[in-house]
Amino acid sequence: MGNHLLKDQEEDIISPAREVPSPSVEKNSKGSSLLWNALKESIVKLDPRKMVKNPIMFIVEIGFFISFIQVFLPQRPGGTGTWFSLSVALILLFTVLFANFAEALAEGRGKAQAGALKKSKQDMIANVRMKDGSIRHMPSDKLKVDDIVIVSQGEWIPGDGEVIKGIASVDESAITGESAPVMKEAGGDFNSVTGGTRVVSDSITIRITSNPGESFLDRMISLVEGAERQKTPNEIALNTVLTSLTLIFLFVVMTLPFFTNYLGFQIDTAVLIALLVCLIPTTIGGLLSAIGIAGMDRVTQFNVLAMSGKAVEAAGDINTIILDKTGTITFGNRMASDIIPTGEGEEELPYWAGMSSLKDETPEGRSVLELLKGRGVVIPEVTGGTFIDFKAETRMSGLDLPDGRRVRKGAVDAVKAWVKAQGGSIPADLEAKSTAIAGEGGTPLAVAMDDRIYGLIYLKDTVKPGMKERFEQLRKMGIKTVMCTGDNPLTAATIAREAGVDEFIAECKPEDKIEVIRFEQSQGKLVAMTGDGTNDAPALAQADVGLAMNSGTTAAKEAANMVDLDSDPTKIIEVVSIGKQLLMTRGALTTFSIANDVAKYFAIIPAMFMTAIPEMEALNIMKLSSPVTAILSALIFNAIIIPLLVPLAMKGVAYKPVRSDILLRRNLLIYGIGGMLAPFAGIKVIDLMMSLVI
Ligand SMILES: Nc1ncnc2c1ncn2[C@@H]1O[C@H](COP(=O)(O)OP(=O)(O)OP(=O)(O)O)[C@@H](O)[C@H]1O
Ligand SMILES: [K+]
Ligand SMILES: [Mg+2]
Repeated sequence: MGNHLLKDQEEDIISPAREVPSPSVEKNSKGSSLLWNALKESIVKLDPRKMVKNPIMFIVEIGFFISFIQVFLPQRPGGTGTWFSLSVALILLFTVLFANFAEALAEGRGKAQAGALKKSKQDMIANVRMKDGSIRHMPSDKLKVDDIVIVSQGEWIPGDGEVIKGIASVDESAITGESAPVMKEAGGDFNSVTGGTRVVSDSITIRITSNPGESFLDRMISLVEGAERQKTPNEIALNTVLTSLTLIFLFVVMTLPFFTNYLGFQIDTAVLIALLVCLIPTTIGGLLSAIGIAGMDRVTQFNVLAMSGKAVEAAGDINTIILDKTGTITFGNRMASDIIPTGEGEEELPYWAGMSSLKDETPEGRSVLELLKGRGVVIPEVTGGTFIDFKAETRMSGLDLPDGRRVRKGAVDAVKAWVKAQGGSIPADLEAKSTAIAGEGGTPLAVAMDDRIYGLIYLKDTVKPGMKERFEQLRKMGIKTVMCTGDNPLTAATIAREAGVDEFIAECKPEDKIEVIRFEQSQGKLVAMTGDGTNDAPALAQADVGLAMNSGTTAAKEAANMVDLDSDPTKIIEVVSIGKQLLMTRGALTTFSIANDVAKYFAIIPAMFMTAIPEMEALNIMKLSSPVTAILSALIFNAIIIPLLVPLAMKGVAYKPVRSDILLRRNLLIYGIGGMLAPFAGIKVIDLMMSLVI
């Protein structure tokens, strides 16, 4: 009976009608609800316990409270009066609301996305294989590390894991948004599966690798939701500077009454508050967190998951990028295109080439069998014996036959060393023939049986189109590219030249990549690298920005601080651009904000003193209509500049790949001078409008 219930649920869960939520948020239909939610959020965020985390805006909020209280206090004869205090209070309230709105809007997209992801996390029933071999149905949230589950066609994968048996195509669109199914198979770099994805054909046995609440989907949800968002070191540093500046202004403004009292006139509290708010960097204070959130969000929209804002910022400061050759710079579908005998190997080469690839499940291995099949070569099945998997460390693969004979194919130097170790000799024409292949950018694989080399397999690969232009862009940004490949130096050199990378390292073992990264870091450089294999994991962890492919192994994904859901290694280039744009946006708006405040000073200071010291009129260079309108205009401008800059904060400033010092100069010019001039125009216009009304 109970079992029956489970069965029903199970059918319900795997019904194909279930809508697959896509992580990419629909643009327009959700647009208005995003705005509406942000508006509501900006009021919720007024809670002083929340506001205190943003000291600049907290001071503005306190300013609001004090000036609001002023409204109900007896007014000083000849002072600015009740209406002025009320106006100041209202403008300050809006200033805070605008800042909250900016942050809420930036957070909104992630929240909507998290909502969509949560849908794909709903409870599933897992078919758990017990120790005695029986199958038990269990809710997915009870699964623990090392549980073994079986997932068949049409069923949802109940948790993160590694395929330990079978091969299946899996629809990962719930996570990646990409509808084409991907192959997952036991062994190798494509064995990791993610909970919440669906098996569309065949059946696989999975070993669960994450405990409840710690899955990739869980992490992804809390990331896009911003629950885990921590301020980055850069952001904290900037915040500290801005807060210090604010405290200095607070001190200056609070001591001002002592001087004016001495001079024999009084300034109203509301005026002092207005002055303070105009001077402190409210614009950047209001937009800072929105800029950070939006930067991470841009990365997410690009289908890259950044584990921290720090990773995105680090991407913006990268000096060196380590890329591998096969699959990153080249298409990576390295296909056997020819076999070339060496020495006396003519007759036997096809047979041994086939034998060495019989159980080689890599694309290279399969392509050798394809080539031979096309040429009518028949390779007999072998029972017994030991298959030698390809390993990046040995750079060989092959087969130990039941009769004791051993067949290998692999990188030419590796096979040469293997043959020599058995006392064999190297065919005289091997060198010239492998050099010829490498000179064309191909990869030569030598084929050997015991102590004899029979010839070469020509693996062809092509450089992806547009690589030269991409590397050229990186060079303009001042970023060095280093290609690390397991391939031989000549092939590496040819591909490096064709693709236009700055440097290359050939015959690179996985541990060499770490060395390269450490070396660059020891020179004070920030290094990015992409990878997907378990053997890339240490290097991904060592790099300042490690971008793992979603198709890659769990180890790689856990070591990296970014995961590309589309598994496109060249995306590191865009991630760098987004990081740079984030840093630039923050810099530009900080410059703008501070320049702005300096300009406001000229509007508000003369106005403050004009009533008491008529000679101050000379300083009223902006010819504002009255002291009251001057102060209020400055304050209104100070408030509305925040929402006006929200689009820029969210979208980021325009970015072109040029050297950072040139960019810096240009931005200082635009945002510094722009920031100085904007308030003059803005305040003048608001003052004119007010003088018409009042
Ligand atoms: N299936 C295979 N069997 C035998 N040898 C192989 C096989 N695949 C590759 N090799 C050899 O091992 C070398 C290293 O392979 P590996 O995949 O680690 O590096 P790579 O693909 O050449 O370079 P990259 O690091 O750029 O991906 C290859 O250059 C090739 O000579
Ligand atoms: K300000
Ligand atoms: Mg490789």
